[in-house]
Amino acid sequence: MIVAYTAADVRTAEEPLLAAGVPLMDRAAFALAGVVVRELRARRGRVAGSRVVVLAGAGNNGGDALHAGALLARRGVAVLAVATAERLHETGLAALRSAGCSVVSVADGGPGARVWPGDAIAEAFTADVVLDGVLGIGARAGHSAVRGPGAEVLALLGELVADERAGGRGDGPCVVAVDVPSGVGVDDGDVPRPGGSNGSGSAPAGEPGAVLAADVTVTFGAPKPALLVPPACASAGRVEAVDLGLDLSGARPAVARLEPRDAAALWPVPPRAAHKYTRGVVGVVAGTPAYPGAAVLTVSAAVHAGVGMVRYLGSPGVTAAVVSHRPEVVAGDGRVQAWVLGPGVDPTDSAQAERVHGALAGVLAQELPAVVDAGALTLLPERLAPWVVLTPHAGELATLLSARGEDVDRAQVEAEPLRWARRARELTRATVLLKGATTLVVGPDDAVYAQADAPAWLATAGAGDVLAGLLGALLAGRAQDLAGEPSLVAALAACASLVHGRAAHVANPGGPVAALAVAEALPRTVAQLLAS
Ligand SMILES: NC(=O)C1=CN([C@@H]2O[C@H](COP(=O)(O)OP(=O)(O)OC[C@H]3O[C@@H](n4cnc5c(N)ncnc54)[C@H](O)[C@@H]3O)[C@@H](O)[C@H]2O)[C@H](O)CC1
Ligand SMILES: [K+]
Repeated sequence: MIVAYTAADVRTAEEPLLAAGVPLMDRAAFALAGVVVRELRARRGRVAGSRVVVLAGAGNNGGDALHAGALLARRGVAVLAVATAERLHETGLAALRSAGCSVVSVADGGPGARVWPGDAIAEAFTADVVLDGVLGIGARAGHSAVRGPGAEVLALLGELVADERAGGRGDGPCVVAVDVPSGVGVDDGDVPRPGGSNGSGSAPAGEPGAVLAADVTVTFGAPKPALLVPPACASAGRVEAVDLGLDLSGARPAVARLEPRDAAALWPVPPRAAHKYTRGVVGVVAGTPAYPGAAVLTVSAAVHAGVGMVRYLGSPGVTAAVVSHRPEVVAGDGRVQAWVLGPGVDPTDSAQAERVHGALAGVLAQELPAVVDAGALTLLPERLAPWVVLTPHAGELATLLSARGEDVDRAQVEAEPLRWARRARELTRATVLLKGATTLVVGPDDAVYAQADAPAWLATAGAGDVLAGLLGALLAGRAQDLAGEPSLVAALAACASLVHGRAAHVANPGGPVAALAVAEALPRTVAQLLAS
């Protein structure tokens, strides 16, 4: 499991070490320089003779970058530091100068010659590596956007680099972010709005912000939430965490990301004496005559995920389609350990809406875990419970929140997904799984998971139905453990997201996938996870 800690927790953990004189910055800079050396070797086949531009802000983040620059210079790298502030970290600047490096400044009164931002950008764009040390965890929460001359350099260089990457020419620099890409909301993963004066706004998803997207982020002490949470995580590139020896045992992780071995540990593996009822029964209310396919996909995923039994509730026509595709399914009502409600359900179909309401009453009265998706998201009471997992995409979350008095649209959810997923949890008391390229899960006690396991090919019709069926199977399989452990629901939701993403890879590595193929890849995917 990868765990991220807030800026405040990392600072608190640094304090005793700094007070004891532990040279944390030297450790950070040494590790940072090591990553740059590896990148230079891999990309350019050499270290000495390469060119590195260090973008350095006023604080210790700039200090890390300057010290790393000095170490690189001693290995024959031509290092140019570009100051984005009037004053730079004192010992970092001294180290850089004594290693013979040049310093220029885009800030008035800064060290070295004053240069125009355009000249500094040209130097950076033609370098082999750019170190982004403008701003680290020192920005004020909610005001993370870089201010001053550094903002212009990062924004314009960011656009050039993005164009070059999109064109695939491969002649741009490798961008290494120091601790975090400068300007991201360190704790919330927000990305500042381009041109925003104080960083109070966020950039719409997909638009460039004043953030220089990194190829690699070298983060110190522990990963920060922005490196896992969208939209900022899209600017982090590969994340390399450097152990500084911080004791974070007293701090609560702010965000977690499950890895395959965590998913394997969470997966319900039947004991020898298992029978179908001990393995869990999933009840599915999905599909209407207009959307029968959603029902087939949902039950297929539940069956392939390895549940004891699937019960299906729907119209006779859809039931016939379901049973003809999945003969394992039992039609009609009966005792279940978990529900999946909503895929392909048209809320105006009164018979299906009534089944959803009936199931929900049992869910709340008997503490039965449930997945609520798609059409059923508009059929909910005001208050739910943590054992109910809502699985909206951004548009559905905006609708759900708007129905509860929040003034928010889809673009705002995409710009600040963690904030709005948290708000939905507060308002409904349910566990919220917000689907996206990085899926967020917010559960009891504000436990947050961020999973980025799926190929972009998985953005296809029916993929959500498969996730719902898969998660339903997982909840049914672990239903007995959920009673005493409400936080397990969020972990299982994150686990389902991981397995769903991996199943898409397994279904067709590197190429397009159909939702049903993802469901059919679940048995192999789970077997691989359990074997590894
Ligand atoms: N303490 C250590 O030995 C270690 C620190 N590490 C690195 O330090 C940074 C955090 O450093 P800090 O000095 O606290 O903050 P920053 O460098 O991120 O920036 C503060 C600096 O920037 C100015 N500033 C604040 N907000 C803005 C803004 N919105 N725009 C522009 N400039 C801004 C402010 O005036 C300050 O001067 C951490 O990220 C690590 O990289 C290492 O972990 C090693 C140990
Ligand atoms: K940085």
